[in-house]
Amino acid sequence: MELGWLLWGAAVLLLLPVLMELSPAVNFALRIGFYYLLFFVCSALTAPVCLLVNGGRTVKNMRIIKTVVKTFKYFFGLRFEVKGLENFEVEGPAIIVSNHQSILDMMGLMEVLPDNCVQVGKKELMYAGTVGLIIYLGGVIFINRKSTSSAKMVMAEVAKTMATDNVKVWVYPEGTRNCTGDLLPFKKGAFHVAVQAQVPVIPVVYSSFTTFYNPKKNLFTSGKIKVEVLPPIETKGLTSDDVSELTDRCYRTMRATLFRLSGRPGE
Ligand SMILES: CCCCCCCC/C=C\CCCCCCCC(=O)SCCNC(=O)CCNC(=O)[C@H](O)C(C)(C)COP(=O)(O)OP(=O)(O)OC[C@H]1O[C@@H](n2cnc3c(N)ncnc32)[C@H](O)[C@@H]1OP(=O)(O)O
Ligand SMILES: CCCCCCCC/C=C\CCCCCCCC(=O)OC[C@@H](O)COP(=O)(O)O
Repeated sequence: MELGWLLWGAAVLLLLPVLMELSPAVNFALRIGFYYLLFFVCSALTAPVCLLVNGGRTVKNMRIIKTVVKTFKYFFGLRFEVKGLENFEVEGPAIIVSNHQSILDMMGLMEVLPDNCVQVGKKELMYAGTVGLIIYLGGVIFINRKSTSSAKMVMAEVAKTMATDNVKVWVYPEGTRNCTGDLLPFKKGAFHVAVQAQVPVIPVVYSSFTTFYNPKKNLFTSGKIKVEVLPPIETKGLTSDDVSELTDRCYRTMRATLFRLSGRPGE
């Protein structure tokens, strides 16, 4: 019996490199599958720690989550080159906005996440198994993208409480993942919240993943991701009439930075 298992194990070990060589699809599936498995298992192991240490749903759990997720990059040969972290050092709350390319963004998010910062996420994530539990414990704000009115209500609540809770709120204004190397048009919710709460908007840009990650081409290799935290954009004195201009200004700045970081000629 043991001999059988031994032979089977040796065969898999010998075959794996061949399989991975032969088929990018296998390589991609193995790496992404391992990423999901890491999320799933680490969430299950970290949730009890969060409950023990912090007792329940609190942004303080993000410190624990961040410590764990920051180790994931080593499994995938990913490196981050970060600039501008000092721009997070604003007095009090702020709205942070960044581009969103893939579920790999969670590593980039945790690489630079400032203290006391929660994220806005689609409510479907609450049901993502153990990951749903851990992000709930971390204080993630869930919105229903399909119902603008309910999403607006949640965001209005955020604008009210972020000052008293002294939390920063991280929003992906594209509203969905987009791995094209460009930016989708920005949703305005993050900017309405910033103006309602009269807090600065801090743009964060991640260079394009297209050189090492493209699900359509089964590409997922190691790579370097440049991250730049841009200077805060003040909203003091702005009103909801200024939101469109604020959104456009932020979009243009982030798009120019994305092209610069990704070595793509600006348009
Ligand atoms: C331990 C190890 C384990 C590992 C596991 C741990 C993992 C890591 C841990 C933890 C991190 C987890 C993090 C998860 C992250 C997930 C990310 C996502 O899920 S991205 C999808 C959700 N995000 C969004 O959708 C963006 C925010 N969206 C918005 O802000 C939208 O604006 C929204 C939903 C509020 C409305 O969207 P609309 O599609 O209706 O489009 P619009 O153009 O923005 O709004 C329509 C009209 O409503 C007004 N409006 C929008 N928001 C408003 C507001 N708040 N107040 C007043 N008016 C508003 C606008 O001005 C516009 O009106 P006019 O065109 O100007 O006339
Ligand atoms: C043996 C493996 C078992 C797996 C069982 C399932 C347990 C769930 C495991 C991993 C879930 C990973 C989700 C982590 C959070 C990812 C955040 C994210 O990037 O979500 C996408 C969202 O921004 C936008 O969604 P769309 O682009 O609009 O769509």
